[in-house]
This record gives sequence, structure tokens and C-alpha cells, in this order.
Amino acid sequence: MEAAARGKRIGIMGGSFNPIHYGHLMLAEQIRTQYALDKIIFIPVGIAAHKANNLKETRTERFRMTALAIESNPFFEVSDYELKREAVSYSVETVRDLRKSLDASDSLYFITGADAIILLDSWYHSKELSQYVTFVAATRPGVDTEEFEAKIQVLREKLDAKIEMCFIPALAISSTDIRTRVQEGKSIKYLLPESVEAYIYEKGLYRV
Ligand SMILES: Nc1ncnc2c1ncn2[C@@H]1O[C@H](COP(=O)(O)OP(=O)(O)OP(=O)(O)O)[C@@H](O)[C@H]1O
Ligand SMILES: O=C(O)c1ccc[n+]([C@@H]2O[C@H](COP(=O)([O-])O)[C@@H](O)[C@H]2O)c1
Repeated sequence: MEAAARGKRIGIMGGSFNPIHYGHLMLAEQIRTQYALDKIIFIPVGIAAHKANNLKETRTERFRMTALAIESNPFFEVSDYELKREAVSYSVETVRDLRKSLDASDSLYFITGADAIILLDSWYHSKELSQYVTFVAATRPGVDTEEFEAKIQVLREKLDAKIEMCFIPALAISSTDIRTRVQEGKSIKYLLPESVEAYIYEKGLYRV
């Protein structure tokens, strides 16, 4: 008798990726290996639910930078699903749609950093979203681990959510810092892939 095929284990890495950097890539790769994921889909947000910014105007650039950054990893792919939509990017809608193309035995892992997951309670239809995915929440430099664990426990109980906390090497890199560095004429080398760095300069991004 043949053994039953196990469902696919798929990671979702959502973010503004403005720009994508080694903090995102390292996080995704660490979770991929720790959770034996078959692949990770990077989904740049179209219009962010929680950030006041010009993300809509930089859709093409953010998609291109994400594609360049993941090129060398066969387990990573990028989706323009949220970028193509006119509406605000709500994770519950993205995941609801994604599930339609999957088998019932497949499982979804929504990867986030600590700063993003602690706001989960305020996400659109967070309880419904929690039924579809397991959240994998990574610590981030500057975050107090005990406080983080306590906040996650409150969310687990309130939303009946599966949230796993995980530890990854700390990389104090943020997109905000990279944008500021470009604006101030400081180096961004080694904070993000060379191909993304070259693209930023070629397109003159983040100068003002
Ligand atoms: N250095 C990092 N270590 C761990 N997680 C990170 C890191 N940078 C970003 N993340 C996580 O990646 C996801 C997408 O992040 P996002 O695109 O908003 O990047 P960011 O660097 O936080 O951006 P910004 O500085 O513009 O707010 C979020 O869940 C965030 O917590
Ligand atoms: O759906 C929501 O209401 C919601 C609110 C805040 C953040 N998110 C998602 O969380 C991911 C990380 O967001 P951010 O803002 O930290 O880049 C990204 O996929 C966002 O779409 C989703």
C-alpha cells in the first residue's frame, strides 16, 4: 500500500519590501528550514492596511526588487496578487483566495516579525485569518522576549490563533533605515542584495 502523500507546507512572507533587505531574506530562509516548508511566497503589499505611505506609487519597483532579491533561492517565489488589486491589502482576503487553489491537506505558515504580529488583534478579520494559517513570529532586535511571549499568549487566547514564536539571528536592518541612508548619501552595501542596491541607484529611489 502506498503511503498517503503529505500536504504541501507553504510559507507566506508579506511585507512592504520598500526595499526588501537581508532581514526579510534571512527570516524567510530560517523559517523555511526550521519548518521544512516546500516554498515561500513573498507577497509585497499593494496598499498597506497599517502604514501611511506612497506604497501604491512604488508597486512596480517593489515587485522588481523582490524578484531580484529572491532570484538565487529556488524555494522562494514572488506574487503580484496584492499589487494588482485596487483595494487595501488585507491578509485575510489574500489568504482566503490562496486557499482556493490548495488541497485541504496543505498548510499555510504566515511569517512575520515581532513588530507586525503584536498588532494582529487590529488586523482586518483577524479571527478568520487565524483559522487559515499558523503564524510564525520571529523576534526582532530591540524586542523584549518575555514581553513578546506574553503578548503572543494574549493573542492566542483571544483569537484562538496558532502563533509560534521563533528565534532567528538578530539582524538590525530595516527598510526605513535603508531609505534614510540613501537619502543621506550613506552606504547601504551589505544590508541588502547587490542586485537590489544597484536597482535602487539605477532608478534613483529614496533620494528625497
Ligand atoms: N530585520 C528583521 N528581522 C526580523 N523580521 C523583520 C526584519 N525586517 C523586517 N522584518 C519583518 O518582515 C515583515 C515585512 O517587513 P517590512 O517590509 O515592513 O520591513 P521593515 O524593514 O519593517 O519596513 P519599514 O522600516 O519600512 O517599516 C514584517 O513582518 C517585519 O516584522
Ligand atoms: O490584513 C491586515 O489588516 C494587516 C494589517 C497589518 C499588516 N498586515 C500584513 O502583515 C504583513 C507585514 O506588514 P508590514 O506592514 O509590517 O510590512 C504584510 O503582509 C501586511 O499585509 C495585514
